[in-house]
Amino acid sequence: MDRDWLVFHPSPSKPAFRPPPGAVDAHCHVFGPGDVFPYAPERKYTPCDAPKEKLWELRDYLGFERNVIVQATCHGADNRALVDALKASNGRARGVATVKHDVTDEELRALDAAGVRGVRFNFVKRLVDTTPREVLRSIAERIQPLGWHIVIYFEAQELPELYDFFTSLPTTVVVDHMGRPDVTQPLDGPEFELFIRLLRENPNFWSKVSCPERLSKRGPDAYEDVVPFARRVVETFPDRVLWGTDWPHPNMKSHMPDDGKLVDFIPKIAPTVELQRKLLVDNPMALYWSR
Ligand SMILES: O=C(O)/C=C(\CC(=O)C(=O)O)C(=O)O
Repeated sequence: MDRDWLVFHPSPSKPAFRPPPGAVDAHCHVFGPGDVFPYAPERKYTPCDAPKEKLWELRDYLGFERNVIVQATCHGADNRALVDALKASNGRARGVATVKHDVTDEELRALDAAGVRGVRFNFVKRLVDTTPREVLRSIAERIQPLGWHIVIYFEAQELPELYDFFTSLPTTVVVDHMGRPDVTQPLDGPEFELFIRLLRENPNFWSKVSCPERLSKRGPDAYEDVVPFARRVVETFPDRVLWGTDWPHPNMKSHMPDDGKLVDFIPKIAPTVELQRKLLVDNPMALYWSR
């Protein structure tokens, strides 16, 4: 792994908040193990191994029942580690893959059979080289007939430039980590307003209200600066939000979050039992387990 890589928390605290029965951790990753599933040659980082068995352990410990595993860029478009985890999950994990435009129909069908329900388009420059939009559009058209959705990952300052491309996508679109807002800006300032508009004017858009540990400027003991942003999204679009741990927290440099504390963040952003059930059960089940 990279010399400055931070390994996931070895012994997270037991959260005080108990997720409702059937709760889904809808954003997490598996890495390797690298000697079985080698990392992609074009990767921008080399992580620690974070195998499926550790993810299942964490799921049970935190009180979740299911996972959505998102292909991370360190595995490129080689989805073998993801598929291996999905097949070993007894139906308790679904996946979001990365595919290239030359993926065959047979490959897509095999991914679908394994439990993949979407593809991820990553626009974060430190993570990937740019893929031309025509290529992304052709992938979108290929996966649409399968009923899959597209997960997009970008940083808030890129949204004005990407807005029209995003709204032209033909499927349900899920935004990672609320479009990574700068939480030092006002909640009703132009940057976050544009993101709210994206969801308000486009009913096919969903948002993950995840990653306070990446967005907070205050650090591990108080992700409070992220609360108003996440709460606004949850309360305004209660049927189109998802939550995830982001385990094993790739590329965290400031600190490694305690996963138990991340779970205790949930009632702050989804303050009622109904909002919690939608966020953790109804919404991810509708998007990932409808078949
Ligand atoms: O885990 C995340 O969602 C965020 C990542 C990693 C990532 O997206 C990737 O490697 O594909 C990040 O900000 O470094």
